[in-house]
Amino acid sequence: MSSVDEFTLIDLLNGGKQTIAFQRAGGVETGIGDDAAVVRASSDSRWILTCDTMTEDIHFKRVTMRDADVGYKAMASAVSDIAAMGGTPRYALVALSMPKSTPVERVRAMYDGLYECANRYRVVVTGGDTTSCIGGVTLTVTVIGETEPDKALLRSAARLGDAVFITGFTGDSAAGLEWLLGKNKPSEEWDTDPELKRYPGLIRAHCRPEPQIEAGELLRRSGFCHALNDVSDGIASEAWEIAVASNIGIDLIEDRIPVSGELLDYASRQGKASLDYMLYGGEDYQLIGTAPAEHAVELQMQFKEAGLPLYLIGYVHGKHSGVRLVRSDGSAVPLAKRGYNHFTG
Ligand SMILES: Nc1ncnc2c1ncn2[C@@H]1O[C@H](COP(=O)(O)OP(=O)(O)OP(=O)(O)O)[C@@H](O)[C@H]1O
Ligand SMILES: Cc1ncc(C[n+]2csc(CCOP(=O)(O)O)c2C)c(N)n1
Ligand SMILES: [Mg+2]
Ligand SMILES: [Mg+2]
Ligand SMILES: [Mg+2]
Repeated sequence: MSSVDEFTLIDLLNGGKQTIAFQRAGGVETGIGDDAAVVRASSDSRWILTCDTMTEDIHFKRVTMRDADVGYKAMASAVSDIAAMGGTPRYALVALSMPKSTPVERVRAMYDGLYECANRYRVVVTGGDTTSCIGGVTLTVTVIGETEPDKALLRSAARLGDAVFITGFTGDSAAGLEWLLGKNKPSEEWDTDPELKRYPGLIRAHCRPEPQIEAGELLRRSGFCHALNDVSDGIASEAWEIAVASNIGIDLIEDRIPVSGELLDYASRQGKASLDYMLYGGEDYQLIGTAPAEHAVELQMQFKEAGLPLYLIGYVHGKHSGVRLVRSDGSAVPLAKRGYNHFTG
C-alpha cells in the first residue's frame, strides 16, 4: 500500500472494465468522485448518498476525544458530505465494530453523541450493523439526503470569473488535535485540567464539528453557487479537488482567509504559522466553493440575513493550473496538493 496514495487507490479500485456498463446505469446522475453520489428518486426528487468512517487511533484516541464526541463526529462528518452537495440530510445507517472487551458504557456514550448530532440535523437513524473486531472501535455512518433535480452542487462546476468563498474558520480542528495530543490527558480528566480549558474553541472544533447544512441549503436555494466541497482534508487539498474536477485554476488570497483568535494565539505560542493549520490541517467541515463574482456580494448579503458568515477568499482563473496562494506582497506561489492522506501520512 505504501506506493499508492488514497486518491489513486480509489481510482484504481473503481476504474476497471467491469464497472463501466452496469455500474454507470440505473439512474445515477453523479457517481464516484464527488462528496456524495446523486441518484434519481422520482421526477421531482434526488437522493444523495454518502458514507464516512472513523477508526480508533486514526481518527481519534482516548486522549483526543471523549466517547460521546466520537459518535457525534462520526455522524457530523458524514452529514457534512450532504452539506457539500447542497442537500438536506434525511436518514442514516450506522455500522459499529468494536473489540469484545469494549465496556457497554463506552458504546452507550458514543451513541448518545451520535443521536445528539442526528437530532440536531434532523437525521433519522434507520438501521446499521454491529460486529466484534480485533483492534479499536470503528464507526461507519451512511447518510441519505435529498435535493431537487439538477440542484446538487458539484466539485466540477467552477467557472472562469467565479469568486471563491468559505463558510468559516479552518485550522482550529488541527490545532485542537495537536494541543490535545501534546497534553496526552485521558479525555475523562479534561474537565479537571485547568490548562486544557485555555483553547475551548480549538477543542470544540476538533471534537464537535458543525456540518454546514444550513449554509449548503442556502447556497442551493440562492441559485448562485457553482462548485462546492467540504473541508475534510484541508483547504489546499479541497481547492485542488475543485480545480481538477472543474479544469480551472484557483488563486486564494492569504489575507482574506478567515482565522480564529484562538488559532492565532495557539500558533504564535508554538512558533508556527497559523496558515499551515488552515491549508493542510483538515477536519474543519466548512464549505469551500465558487459563485459568479458579480453575484458574490448578493450571496454574502443573503448569508448575513440568515445570520451566517461567508468569506470571499479568492477567484477562479483561466485554464487548469492548480491552486496558488497570493501573498500580502502580491506574489503568487503554487500550493502543493498536500493535506491529510490516509496512505501517505
Ligand atoms: N472504497 C471505496 N469504494 C468506492 N468508492 C469510494 C471508496 N472510497 C471512497 N470512494 C468514493 O470516492 C470519492 C472520494 O472519497 P473521499 O472519501 O475522498 O471523499 P470525502 O468523503 O468527501 O472526503 P473525506 O473522506 O476526506 O471526508 C467519493 O465519491 C467516495 O464515495
Ligand atoms: C489521533 C488522530 N490523529 C490524526 C488525526 C487527523 N486526521 C485523521 S483522519 C483526517 C482527515 C479526515 O478523515 P477522512 O479523510 O477519513 O474523512 C485527519 C486530519 C486525528 N483526527 N486523530
Ligand atoms: Mg467531502
Ligand atoms: Mg470519505
Ligand atoms: Mg479524507
